[in-house]
Amino acid sequence: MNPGIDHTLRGGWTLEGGKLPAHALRWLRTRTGLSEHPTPVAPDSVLVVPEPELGEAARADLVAVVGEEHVLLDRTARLGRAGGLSYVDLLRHRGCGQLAVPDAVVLPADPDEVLAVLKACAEHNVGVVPFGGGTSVVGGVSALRGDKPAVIALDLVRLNRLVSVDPVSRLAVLQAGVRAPEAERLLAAHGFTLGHFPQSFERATIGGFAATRSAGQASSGYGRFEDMVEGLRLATPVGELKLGVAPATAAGPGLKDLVVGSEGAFGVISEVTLRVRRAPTHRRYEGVFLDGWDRGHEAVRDLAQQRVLADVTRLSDAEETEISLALTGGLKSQALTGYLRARRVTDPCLLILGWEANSAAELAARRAATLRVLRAHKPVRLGKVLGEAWRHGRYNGPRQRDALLDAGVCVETLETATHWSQLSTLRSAVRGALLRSLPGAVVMCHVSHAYETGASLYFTVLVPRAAEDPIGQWQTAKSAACRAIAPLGTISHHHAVGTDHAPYLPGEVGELGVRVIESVKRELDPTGVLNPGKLLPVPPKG
Ligand SMILES: Cc1cc2nc3c(=O)[nH]c(=O)nc-3n(C[C@H](O)[C@H](O)[C@H](O)COP(=O)(O)OP(=O)(O)OC[C@H]3O[C@@H](n4cnc5c(N)ncnc54)[C@H](O)[C@@H]3O)c2cc1C
Repeated sequence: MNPGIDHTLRGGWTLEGGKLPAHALRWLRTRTGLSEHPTPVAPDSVLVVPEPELGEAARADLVAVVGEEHVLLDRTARLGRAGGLSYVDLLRHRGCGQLAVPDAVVLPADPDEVLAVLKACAEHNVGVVPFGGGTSVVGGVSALRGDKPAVIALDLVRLNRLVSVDPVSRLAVLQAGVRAPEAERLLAAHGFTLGHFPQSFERATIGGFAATRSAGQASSGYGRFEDMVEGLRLATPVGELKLGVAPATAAGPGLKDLVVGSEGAFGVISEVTLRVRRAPTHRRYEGVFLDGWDRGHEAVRDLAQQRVLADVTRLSDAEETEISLALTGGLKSQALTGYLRARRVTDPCLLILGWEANSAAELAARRAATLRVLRAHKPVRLGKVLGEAWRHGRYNGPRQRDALLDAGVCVETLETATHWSQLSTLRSAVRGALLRSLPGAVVMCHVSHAYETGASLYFTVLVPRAAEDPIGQWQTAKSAACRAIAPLGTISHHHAVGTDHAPYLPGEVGELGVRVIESVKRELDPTGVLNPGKLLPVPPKG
């Protein structure tokens, strides 16, 4: 089994929970009017878990494939795979609203068992939710039944092997259930890294990354996860699809791209062949301040278009800069603000730049190229302190979120991307929609994935949680934000579609685009057992 945080832990990121310093809580109370309203994780015993409805014949066939001990019907196992880790999922595990709990958890050992489980489920008309790290924030692992009498969570935790490494071609084959830290550990033994470091790094899996087109914090240097996928194996109820024989191909349309991002609706990814890089020997992370959002995003555009982006390039708007300094800094942040004012930076936007290289010379050359282009945008460079602080705290977000939830805060994120010419319009539209829905909220934004033609926008919202209907409070705001995004950008740059964004997919790819997706699903999953209600809002007609 994978080491690290127990992947069945729901209701929070870690068992220990997070901690907010007293000055951060004071700041939040002043800024948002937050009062004392703690909501600790409810004990699992108060949660409503219906009796499993998996029929005896289906259970017997699943047991025949994976063994008795790998078909789990007990309450704890099922609750541990009931939903993902969005704010709303966490609230549900804290006793608000209703949980969708799978009827059973099935744990196959290898790609052949995955295939056999899918065949058995199709035969018995049982829904299947592929479950990797369970970190979906868009309802991707919600145990919805659709029109099926029962649904299982197909947990890939036992597919935890590095299958092979080809050091000459720089390729590694990893099973789908390998979690990111374990993947890095296995690859490091061969001198390689994947370079995929999303904020969910500690819990998410290789299969989940591929299924959702994930993007890590160092995507400017290492690329998005889809750029790393050379090939894969997809188990479906009608057989196995094996893709990826060459680094590039003109053999028809890209079937690999149909599988990457298919969110468990076309099949279960059992193995992924990945492009790996030599593990870096030299790193440097720095903090730079730019004056105002416009100057900041123009600087990032310039870096992208002149192809000198640092591997990590992350620009916070003034709100996010102010809040991250206030939540971490105390007195030091006041001194910093004074210094920036003296340097005529009135609206400071923090830009984190991180370079990773295999020699001091390579690092120096790449850093110099980035800083040369940046000079035109009048940066105030503050050296390594803020960059290193960011690097050390890069996985703290989810722990902080636990602490904010405990303190009674509605805290959630959402993301999108668009072309440079629309970026500021989109940012204003989403901010406006969120602030109209949640008056008095703190809405912060950053760019963390930049391309020559555009960039992502990632929003974080903090507001006192509504006591009466906390789920409705967020869902109303999220719908308003999605409606603001739809005409200007993509409904998701990296969190995927799941259930939450499914209603917006036709707006993005058109009715014809949806019919293409439906027809692929019908071919690979003729009885519609795979991940009911995800990606496509309603199952396609037979
Ligand atoms: C705190 C937090 C921070 C996050 N930060 C980032 C980030 O920086 N970048 C980013 O891209 N995402 C981020 N996410 C979203 C999430 O981590 C990603 O979507 C991740 O790729 C999901 O991986 P997982 O293994 O947890 O997949 P799961 O959550 O288990 O599944 C996600 C979807 O993929 C399907 N699926 C899972 N495994 C397979 C498989 N083997 N075959 C077929 N389908 C499968 C599931 O059914 C589901 O629809 C974050 C989430 C959280 C909670």
